[in-house]
Amino acid sequence: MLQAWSAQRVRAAEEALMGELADGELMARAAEGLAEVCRARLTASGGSRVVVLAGPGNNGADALYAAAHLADGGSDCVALQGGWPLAIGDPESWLAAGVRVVAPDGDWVTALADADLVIDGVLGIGGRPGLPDEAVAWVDAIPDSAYVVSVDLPSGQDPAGETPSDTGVFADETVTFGVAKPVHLLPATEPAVGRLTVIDIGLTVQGAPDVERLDFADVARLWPVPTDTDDKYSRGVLGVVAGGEDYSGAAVLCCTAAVGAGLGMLRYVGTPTPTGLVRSAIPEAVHGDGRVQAWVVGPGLDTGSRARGSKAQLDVARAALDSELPVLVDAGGLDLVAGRRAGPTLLTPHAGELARLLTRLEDAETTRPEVAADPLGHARRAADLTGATILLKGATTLVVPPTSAGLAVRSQNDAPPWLATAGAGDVLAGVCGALLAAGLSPLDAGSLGALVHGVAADRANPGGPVRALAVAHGIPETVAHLLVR
Ligand SMILES: NC(=O)C1=CN([C@@H]2O[C@H](COP(=O)(O)OP(=O)(O)OC[C@H]3O[C@@H](n4cnc5c(N)ncnc54)[C@H](OP(=O)(O)O)[C@@H]3O)[C@@H](O)[C@H]2O)[C@@H](O)CC1
Ligand SMILES: Nc1ncnc2c1ncn2[C@@H]1O[C@H](COP(=O)(O)OP(=O)(O)O)[C@@H](O)[C@H]1O
Ligand SMILES: [K+]
Repeated sequence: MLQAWSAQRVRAAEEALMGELADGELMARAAEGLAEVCRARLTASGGSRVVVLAGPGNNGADALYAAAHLADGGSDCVALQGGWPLAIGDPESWLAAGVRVVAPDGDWVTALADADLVIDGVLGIGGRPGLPDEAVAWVDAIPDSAYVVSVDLPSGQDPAGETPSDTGVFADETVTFGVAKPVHLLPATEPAVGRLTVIDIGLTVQGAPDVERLDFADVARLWPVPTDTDDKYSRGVLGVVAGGEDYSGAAVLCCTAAVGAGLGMLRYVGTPTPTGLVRSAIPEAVHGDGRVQAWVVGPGLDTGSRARGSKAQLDVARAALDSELPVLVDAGGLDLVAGRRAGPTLLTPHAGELARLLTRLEDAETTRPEVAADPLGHARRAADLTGATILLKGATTLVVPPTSAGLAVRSQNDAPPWLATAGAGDVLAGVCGALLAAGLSPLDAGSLGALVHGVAADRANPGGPVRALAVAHGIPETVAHLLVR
């Protein structure tokens, strides 16, 4: 599991560690690790010209010390200086190693145009939103051919990872120190991070992390694997209330994924058309209301429908929400969420559905762009309003428990962009629902489900287009693959 701590908590840990070490030792470790990564990338590309974007703080000093190592090793290193002194650390040592400093009025344009590798040391965890003017011009002038390594985080991006910025650096790789920070894992800023490399500098942070990301080893740790003593009921029965006369296919996608994830048994509750489809696609499904360990309510559900069978289906959906059982609520089912319910609850909106849910619950408009501008803040607001865990779907999927639970937010980024296709959400609901039925918490079910769903999308057709049904069919093989790794 990859874990991230806030900048504030990293600083506290850093100060404690610095108290035990010689002056400058921590920065020296960071710079050595950074230089090692840059050296490897230069060797791989055959390049040798390095340009440092040197900011006013310790982030700039890290980059300059790393450049001194690279210059020692024979690279051609140039540091661009803005309208601030390069006073942190020991400037004489960089100059002695052969790092050439280009002043703000010097020819930094040519230096950048020739760069094979750019080290972005403008701002780190001490950065306020936005870049200094000089740095805006530098970033605009970075050639596409240069490999951009950001020090600690892409400068100009929000260290807390809450709000996106178009003007910050978008790195090919980010080299961070000790532990990851929220900026590296959260959806608003992760697209700017590129490949993430964490350098060990001997730093550990006490207490629960702020953000976590499950990896493949966590699948083996958390996935409900049946044993000899299990039977279909002990493994978990999932009830699915999904599909209507308009979106009938959602029921097939959700149920296919749910049985593929390894359920003891599936119960399906639908209107006539999707019921017929489920009968032929999933002969193992049992039809109608009955005893279950968890419910999925909502994929393809039309709560306003007057079609035959709709009222009876809606009655089961409402009874599920009124029960104390674990419930996953998706798509149309979100319109039935009225506030807190008694049992464990996982809501799985995309950004538009989250905006609609908040608008209804708060009786004040929230728009989809507002959710996109602060995904974590809005997911957290919905979690605190409903007491539910919110799984906010997207390229990076967030799973956010209510603040009162005191748990880390999970953030998964396992899917190829090809997964942005109709019906993919119905498949996710089926996988997560199966995990709820097996007894996992909404946080584990949501994050583990998102991981497996994303990997299944990739494995269904690596590097190419996928359709939702192929992802659903690929779930059993993906689970087996992840369990035997
Ligand atoms: N944590 C660790 O374990 C380790 C941390 N290390 C390194 O330390 C880095 C943090 O260093 P840091 O505290 O000096 O902050 P950093 O981001 O360099 O910038 C602060 C300076 O920038 C300025 N400034 C800020 N925003 C601005 C803006 N928008 N536009 C213009 N100016 C702006 C700000 O000005 P002021 O606020 O004073 O006005 C101040 O002068 C960290 O990211 C990592 O690289 C490693 O060396 C060792 C291990
Ligand atoms: N750019 C993207 N990259 C990777 N996965 C994505 C991207 N956009 C969306 N997804 C994933 O695709 C699925 C889409 O779900 P959803 O929007 O509910 O679709 P539908 O309602 O049609 O089933 C979610 O799991 C989401 O996380
Ligand atoms: K940086």
